[in-house]
Amino acid sequence: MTELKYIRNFSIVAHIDHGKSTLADRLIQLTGTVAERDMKDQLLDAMDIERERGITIKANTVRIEYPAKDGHTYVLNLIDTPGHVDFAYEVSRSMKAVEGSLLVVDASQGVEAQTLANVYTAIEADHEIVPVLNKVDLPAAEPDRVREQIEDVIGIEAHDAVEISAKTGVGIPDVLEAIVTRLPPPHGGDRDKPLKAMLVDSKYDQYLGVICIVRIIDGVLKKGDRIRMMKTGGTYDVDDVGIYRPAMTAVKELGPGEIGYLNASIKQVSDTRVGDTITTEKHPTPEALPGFKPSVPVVFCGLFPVDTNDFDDMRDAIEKLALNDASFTYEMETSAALGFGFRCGFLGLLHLEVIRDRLEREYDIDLITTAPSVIYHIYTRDGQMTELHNPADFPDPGTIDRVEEPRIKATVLVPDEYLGDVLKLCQDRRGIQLDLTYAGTRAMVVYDLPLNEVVFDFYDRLKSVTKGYASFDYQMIGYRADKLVKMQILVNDEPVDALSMMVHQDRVEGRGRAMCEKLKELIPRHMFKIPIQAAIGGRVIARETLSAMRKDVTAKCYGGDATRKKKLLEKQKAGKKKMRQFGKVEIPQEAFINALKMDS
Ligand SMILES: Nc1nc2c(ncn2[C@@H]2O[C@H](COP(=O)(O)OP(=O)(O)OP(=O)(O)O)[C@@H](O)[C@H]2O)c(=O)[nH]1
Repeated sequence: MTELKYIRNFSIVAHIDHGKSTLADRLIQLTGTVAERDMKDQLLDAMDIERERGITIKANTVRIEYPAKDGHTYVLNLIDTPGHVDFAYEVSRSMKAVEGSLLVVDASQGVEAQTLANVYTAIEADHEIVPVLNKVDLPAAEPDRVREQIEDVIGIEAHDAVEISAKTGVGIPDVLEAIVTRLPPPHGGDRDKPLKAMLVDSKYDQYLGVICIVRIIDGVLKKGDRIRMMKTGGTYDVDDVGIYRPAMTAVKELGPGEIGYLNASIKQVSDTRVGDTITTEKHPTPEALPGFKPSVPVVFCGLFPVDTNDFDDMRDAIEKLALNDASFTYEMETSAALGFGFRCGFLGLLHLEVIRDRLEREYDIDLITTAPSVIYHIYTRDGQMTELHNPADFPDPGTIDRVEEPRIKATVLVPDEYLGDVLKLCQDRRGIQLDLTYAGTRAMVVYDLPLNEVVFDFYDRLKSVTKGYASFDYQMIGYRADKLVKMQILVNDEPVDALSMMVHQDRVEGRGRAMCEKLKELIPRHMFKIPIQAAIGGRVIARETLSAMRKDVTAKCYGGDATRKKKLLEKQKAGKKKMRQFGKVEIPQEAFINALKMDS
């Protein structure tokens, strides 16, 4: 039990890649929280995929002990937050559990779109903020310019920003000292009051069941307590309480201001509502904390096993993943072309990719991903509204009054030499410009864009037209009606539902032609001619023909070498596994996603 004045709870906010995880590693290392030999890079990024992609997905927490210059040892609780836009909800969630933030800005890059988005979330949560300029070891670092930029663009004091290199370790002791001297201790907190704790996050552990990360506001949480979740009403006996250092370490109790975990044999993550208030059955607190907004999926797609025999394994895998990730939704779906699969909802495209990768990699299932789609609101002439999650279910156009689509407010920060390309990209995606301002040589553009035009490949395009210099952030702003129709793709005269998509009426021809041309490249030749068509209702708007060819990979083996021939045939068979049969045509898995990537 630590006195409140010796506790500091904080998070690190940054744009992606500005060095948040590396800084967290250094703080842990310098305070000897982990023995030197156990130190791996990016300790907090536990999952393999996080490690490989270098991104942080799940918020994590760690407790550090720091003997400060004033002679006292402080307990520092760090909540690590994800940096990517899809996971913005997690950022705002964990912010509410701490009192301060380190704002990390890469001194060679400066302020980016997510720097702004994340620091505003911190400001909204009433955080004290310490700016940290990272990567000062790089020759391109310009700490003075970035300091000015922080003041101009964000509007916070930055003259005493700490200059560091999380890579070499320079300046890390100054960061620790700044945490202690410039961030406030937990506000209030009374040990003698009934337990009031915030459920900050929860995750599923194969052996322990659900683990809850909690921040104690008042009272004390101990092993053996019978707790109640005030919103869901569930009651549980606490088996264990502890802290992450970063390994799980049991402690006798958690007191006011402290952050740690509890384990109470809770079966599913969905039984724990993040933002819920935890209290005890015996002496409940009279008032709950204001809860957090639940996260809602915004992008949907179908996931089907390439091999229909994998369906049961896939269901198991999806159920397990959902246990661990309450923001991911799924329901069973059947498709004439693809058989049994699932319609899944995600927070964004990155979230979709992460889940798909995990299914393929951790559970070894080859998947077909259908066109990602947003949720459309379909108003029929009789005044009813239905949500359309899957373009394949689009109703008879004769019954429809109007179709509304979700729109976003997108903020892009970009060096002004690329501004023209960014404006063109946003314009091509049916964007409406809302604002354009300059901060030094960087422009900040704000657009109102249809989410549908962003889900496929907007980030990729933005990165490529700006050579990686643009940054991007968005928020949903609501629904608006537009002229939207369903475009179908027919391969060898068979409609392929998985390639159906919603398109703006003014763009159907261009989009249809591009799809047919792409598919012509992506579908291998067969022994017969294959027409590829795009159609709206019964009207064909574009058509390509894939000419016939006999594909015989063994032809070049001059007959003699039998092992080589066998190897080639095996290779061809393996290649086939990733294909699906549509009527008489085999379509490779990549075609489903690649066909949807647009060139502008
Ligand atoms: N030269 C230099 N590189 C650094 C420094 N700090 C971090 N990096 C590198 O910058 C890259 C991004 O660092 P991360 O710590 O993964 O960035 P992050 O902000 O945690 O990224 P997410 O977790 O994906 O949000 C990595 O390749 C680091 O090695 C630094 O001080 N100097």
